[in-house]
Amino acid sequence: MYIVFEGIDGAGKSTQIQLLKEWLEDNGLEVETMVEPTDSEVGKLIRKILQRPDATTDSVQKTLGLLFAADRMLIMDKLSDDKKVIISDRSFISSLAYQEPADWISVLNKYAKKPDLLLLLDLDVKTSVSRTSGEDTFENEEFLTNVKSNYLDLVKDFNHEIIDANNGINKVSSDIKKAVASHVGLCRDCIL
Ligand SMILES: Nc1ncnc2c1ncn2[C@@H]1O[C@H](COP(=O)(O)OP(=O)(O)OP(=O)(O)O)[C@@H](O)[C@H]1O
Ligand SMILES: Cc1cn([C@H]2C[C@H](O)[C@@H](COP(=O)(O)O)O2)c(=O)[nH]c1=O
Repeated sequence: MYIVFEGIDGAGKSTQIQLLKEWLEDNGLEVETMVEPTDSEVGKLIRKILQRPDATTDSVQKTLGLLFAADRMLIMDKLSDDKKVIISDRSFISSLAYQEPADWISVLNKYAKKPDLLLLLDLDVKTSVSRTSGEDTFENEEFLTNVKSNYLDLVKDFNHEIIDANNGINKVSSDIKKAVASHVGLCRDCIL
């Protein structure tokens, strides 16, 4: 089972992945978490580029599209372990939302694994910016407004749930557990 968390910066992905992992493990399931970009040499280069003032320009965005695709290919084999629940903080769907043009990004990620379940944490853009450090050039209202719009368009192509990430942590966690329960054989109605 490959579950992917997506959403704009500061949406609560890391927070919610940890809560979901604990809940699934408490219910006897084996869980492994992944994150993109990874901590590989490619991932480290990506994080440097994300802080460049020209990160949102067409040429740098095309470079990032290539680097993100290469970075995720390094972990592709790990995503297909059917004996456990793989929960990833981001995926190639982030590339479709953050980088453009989508047709080229789709070609670059032709061999990327598609999630069994995509959870989009949908957050107000102003709240997103208020929660982030501003170190990454992407972390601005204009850019993230477009990313949010892209996400809401492209999730329709996947088995997905849209989670209102503007709620408190516990409410968001409860909504996520209810969305996941039936996919992993757990009782949805048992969740408060
Ligand atoms: N539902 C929530 N309500 C209020 N604050 C939250 C909520 N969820 C997360 N936060 C806070 O928002 C910040 C970002 O959370 P988190 O790191 O989980 O988001 P993220 O989506 O992983 O961010 P990024 O994509 O930038 O890595 C943290 O300070 C976290 O404590
Ligand atoms: C996988 C991926 C990520 N990004 C962007 C999204 C964020 O602004 C940064 C770093 O991610 P984090 O969750 O804040 O650690 O990278 C992207 O533009 N394209 C991608 O494919």
